[in-house]
Amino acid sequence: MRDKIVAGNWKMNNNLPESITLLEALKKNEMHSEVKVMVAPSFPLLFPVKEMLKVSDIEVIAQNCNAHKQGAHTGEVAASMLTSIGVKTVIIGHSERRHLYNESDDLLAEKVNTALDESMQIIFCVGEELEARKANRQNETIKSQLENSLFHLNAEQMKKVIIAYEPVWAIGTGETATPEQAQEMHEFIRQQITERFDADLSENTSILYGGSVKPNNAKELFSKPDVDGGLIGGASLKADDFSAIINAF
Ligand SMILES: O=C[C@H](O)COP(=O)(O)O
Repeated sequence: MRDKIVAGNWKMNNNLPESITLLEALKKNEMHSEVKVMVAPSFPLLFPVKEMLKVSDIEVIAQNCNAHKQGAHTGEVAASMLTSIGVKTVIIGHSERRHLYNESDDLLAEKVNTALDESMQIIFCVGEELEARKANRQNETIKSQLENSLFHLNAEQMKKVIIAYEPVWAIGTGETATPEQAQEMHEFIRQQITERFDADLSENTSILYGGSVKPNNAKELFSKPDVDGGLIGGASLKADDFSAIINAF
């Protein structure tokens, strides 16, 4: 049985006082006990947020890591630094990293390797831009993202990977993929994993949907058989909205 996961990606939001306020509010809310909940603050907040969530079941995860193990990379953060403070999961390949910071499939494959060398779990993001969707090229886009950055892994390594399908046209735009579109893409992704690895691994891989998930659309999205949860941006910044999404399962 694969995990149900709701992960809040705070992106470059929430300073320390804002994080404290959000977490205080979040801790007061009831949350679905069968859902794994994660939050991804920015790097300087990882440690304090972990401290604040010490007695809760919420996992604190990182938004990114560098492809190199260590060295002269001013301003960058190594996977081993994350694990040294107890962060065990990292998001790799978010569309904002791909598009705003020109992260290529090859670089993302290197980051995946480095994170796995540190025994980290990875939330690997894939997603097509609007242009590709309009030209009905969403499947080939996702297939090449998977092939170029993930399918060099062996099955043991792939077990550490969670996929997040995030159509770029739905991120922060208020425009969500319909539950049917999400299901279709998640099914396609699962099928690719089956073909490359096997049905067992594919059935056990959680595939999250991301892109304008809100309390009013989460239930329908999560009701689809291949949608195992969400990677939530904007709505994860409000405790009640984030809790409502977690409880939409
Ligand atoms: O990582 C989260 C996604 O980019 C979705 O962001 P959003 O919920 O603000 O659309």
